[in-house]
Amino acid sequence: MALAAARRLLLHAGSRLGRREAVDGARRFANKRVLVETEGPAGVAVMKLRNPPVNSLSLECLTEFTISLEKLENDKSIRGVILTSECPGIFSAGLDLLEMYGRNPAHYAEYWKNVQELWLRLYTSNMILVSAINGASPAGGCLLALCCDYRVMADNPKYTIGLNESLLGIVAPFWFKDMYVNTIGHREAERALQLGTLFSPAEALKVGVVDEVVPEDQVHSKARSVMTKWLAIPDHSRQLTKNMMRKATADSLIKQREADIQNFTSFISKDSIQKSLHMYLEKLKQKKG
Ligand SMILES: CCCCC/C=C\C/C=C\CC/C=C/CC(=O)SCCNC(=O)CCNC(=O)[C@H](O)C(C)(C)COP(=O)(O)OP(=O)(O)OC[C@H]1O[C@@H](n2cnc3c(N)ncnc32)[C@H](O)[C@@H]1OP(=O)(O)O
Repeated sequence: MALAAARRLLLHAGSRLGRREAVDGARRFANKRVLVETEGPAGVAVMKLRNPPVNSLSLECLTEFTISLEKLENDKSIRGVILTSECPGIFSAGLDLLEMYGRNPAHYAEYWKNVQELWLRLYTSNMILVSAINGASPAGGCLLALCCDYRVMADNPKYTIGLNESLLGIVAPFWFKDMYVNTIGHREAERALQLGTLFSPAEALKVGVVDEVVPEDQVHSKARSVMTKWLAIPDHSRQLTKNMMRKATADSLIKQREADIQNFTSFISKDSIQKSLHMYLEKLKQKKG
């Protein structure tokens, strides 16, 4: 209930801000953790995640992300979105581990429902989505990129991308797996999921996790030029084609959303899984020295 009220408030506040900040045909609206600007080619919005330090997808961040997407989807003048990050060196650290550790089952269920919601919106969006991956992109960060129609990644070997859940002692749910298989094929996905592989940009390009790798200072301009190419395709034929390619994968979650929430909640609540997450969080802390 509280979340629904927050959502209404944010939608309202966002539209007021959107009007107030209109300058020279460029518009922007912002929630705390997501900034949306319309600039560059007509009909294109740039959506920047800004949840420092690592753009982890906390419940608040997921909610703001979903709302921003909903607003863009409802704006008929917007045909494409470039998804990127405002946090230096990080695209997104994925799902927020603190939402999945040391909480109660009701919280896990609420969190997972919002993860599902964002994924369904992104994956089935009618808009053209291009990701400009300007930093590390593990697990849920990779998931965001995989939802896009085209992925451009910065050529910096420090940045890695992949579904690394198994390294955390957790398991990617079937819909993460399905999208990985759709993108890189069964054999590569099977290997990468079991090993929790985090690919360098060059490896990610080779296996097909990303479509293009460019020098870091060209990620945004390349994403824009890719967008221009995609905008040249009539919306109706592109959208019907996208729907034909993605519907079965989305439907398999839609058919069992409740069961998937139950599975997640009981899995993540297990002592052994909580212990694994604790160890992983400790490892992240120790890394700092
Ligand atoms: C058969 C039964 C099956 C049932 C299955 C049912 C359901 C499925 C069950 C579970 C699936 C759940 C799916 C999860 C997907 C995910 O996304 S999990 C998250 C995975 N993310 C990661 O592994 C990334 C971890 N982070 C990093 O590697 C690094 O932080 C970084 C992103 C590369 C950045 O490095 P950098 O050196 O710049 O920063 P720090 O490491 O110092 O981090 C700064 C600060 O941020 C904290 N932090 C980092 N990542 C996260 C995160 N994902 N969530 C929350 N907090 C994070 C880090 O701990 C530091 O905190 P501080 O010490 O307090 O400053």
